[in-house]
Amino acid sequence: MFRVTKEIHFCYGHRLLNYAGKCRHLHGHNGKAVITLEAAALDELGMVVDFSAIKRVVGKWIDDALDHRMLLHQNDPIIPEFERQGEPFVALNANPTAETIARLIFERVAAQGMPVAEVTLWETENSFATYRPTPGSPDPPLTMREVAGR
Ligand SMILES: Nc1nc2c(c(=O)[nH]1)N=C([C@H](O)[C@H](O)COP(=O)(O)OP(=O)(O)OP(=O)(O)O)CN2
Repeated sequence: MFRVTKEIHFCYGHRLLNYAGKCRHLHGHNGKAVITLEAAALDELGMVVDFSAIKRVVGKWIDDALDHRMLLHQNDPIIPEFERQGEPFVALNANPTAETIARLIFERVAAQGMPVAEVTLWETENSFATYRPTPGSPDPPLTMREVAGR
């Protein structure tokens, strides 16, 4: 088995709903997504997937959809104010934790047809979460609504 890993840096804001600590307040992170792809055999170039292709496909999506965005729970009461002010945001049907963001990126990479094994999201220099699906035990659907703002 071969594995390749690409790191993609991006900034995001969020807050956690129903959370007792400081992360219940709006705040931001310089995050890092660590995307690992795997394959039993290499392609004709001797690669799992070209690092450049990962950057082009996944990096572009992260740049367009997540970078400099507020990632919010869809029930976050701040959403009407963001809409009123024309601020862009992303609404998820789950708390925007590092675990959820890792899964969001994993599912996007998988949807692009890439052989993703796992995604780790570094939220701070000291805290990270990793997602990989449990075989035969699907997670409840994770939905994402992007609001572009004006
Ligand atoms: N399992 C999780 N726990 C926490 C998450 C998370 O996404 N998954 N998120 C938060 C906060 O959003 C935020 O990351 C703050 O975390 P915390 O470690 O408390 O923040 P620090 O600034 O103290 O981080 P250091 O890097 O250790 O300085 C909370 N928990």
